[in-house]
Amino acid sequence: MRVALAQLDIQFGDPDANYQQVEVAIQRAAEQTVDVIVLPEMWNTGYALTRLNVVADDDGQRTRQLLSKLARQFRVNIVGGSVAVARDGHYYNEMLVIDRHGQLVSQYDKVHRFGLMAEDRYITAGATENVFELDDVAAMGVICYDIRFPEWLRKQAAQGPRVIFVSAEWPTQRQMQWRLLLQARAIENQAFVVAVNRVGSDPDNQFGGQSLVIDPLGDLLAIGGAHPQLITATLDLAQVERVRGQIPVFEDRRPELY
Ligand SMILES: NC(=O)CCC(=O)C(=O)O
Repeated sequence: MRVALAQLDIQFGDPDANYQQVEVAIQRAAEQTVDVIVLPEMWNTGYALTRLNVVADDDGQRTRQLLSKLARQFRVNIVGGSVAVARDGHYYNEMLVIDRHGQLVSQYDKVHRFGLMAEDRYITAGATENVFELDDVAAMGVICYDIRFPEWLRKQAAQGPRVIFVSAEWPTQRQMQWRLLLQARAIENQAFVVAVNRVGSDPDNQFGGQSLVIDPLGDLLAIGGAHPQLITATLDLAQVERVRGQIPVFEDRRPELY
C-alpha cells in the first residue's frame, strides 16, 4: 500500500481557499500513483470554532462531493482527514473515508474533544468506531487528541486493522509527545501508523508538521518537515503478520483482567 500524506497549511476560516488547495494536493498526490491519500484535521476551516455557523460544511455535502469526484477521477482512496460539519444544529469534527470508486466507506466524528483548543465548547463528540476496509485491507482512523486514549485505539485495533490513519492539528509545543504517542500506538497495536499533521499557524497556535509514517515495530518510515509538502511511503503490509506472529500480543491479552 503506497500512501501520500498531504501536510497542508490550512487557511483559518476560509473554506473556499482550503477546498481549492485540497483539490490541488490530491491531484499532485495522484500523479505519484499512490493507493491512499490522507488529509489533516479540520482542513476546511481550521479551528475557527467561533465562526462554525458560517464556515462549517452543511451535512458534509461539499466535502463528500469533492472527495468522491476526485477519488473516482484518480481511482484513489482518500482518508479525508476531518472537516467541520454542521448537522441538525450541532457541529462535528468529522472524518470521511472515500474509496477509489467514490463511495463513502466510513464516517467518524472525533470522540475525544480537546479542551485546550476549546473543542468541548463548540463540537459535539462522536460515539462510534471507525474501522473500515480500503482495497480489502482492514484499517481504522482516529483524529488528533484521540491518540492519547490507547484503549480507544486498542478496542478497534483488536478487530483486525493493519493500518491506523491519524489526522491532526497538533501544535508545535507538544511535538515530542506527538511522535512518542504515535510510535507507542504503532508498537502496542503492531500496526502501521500513517499520521498527518498540518503546518502554519492560526491566531492561537503554531503547527510544526512532522507528519509520520511508522511501521509495526515503531520505526519511522517517513517524517515531514515544518513546511507544506506531500510525504509518500510504501507499507509492506505483510510485516504486520510477521510482527504479530513473533510476539502475539493480541492473543496474549487478558481482557478479563482489565
Ligand atoms: N487538535 C487536537 O486534538 C490537538 C491535540 C493536542 O494538541 C494534544 O496535545 O493532545
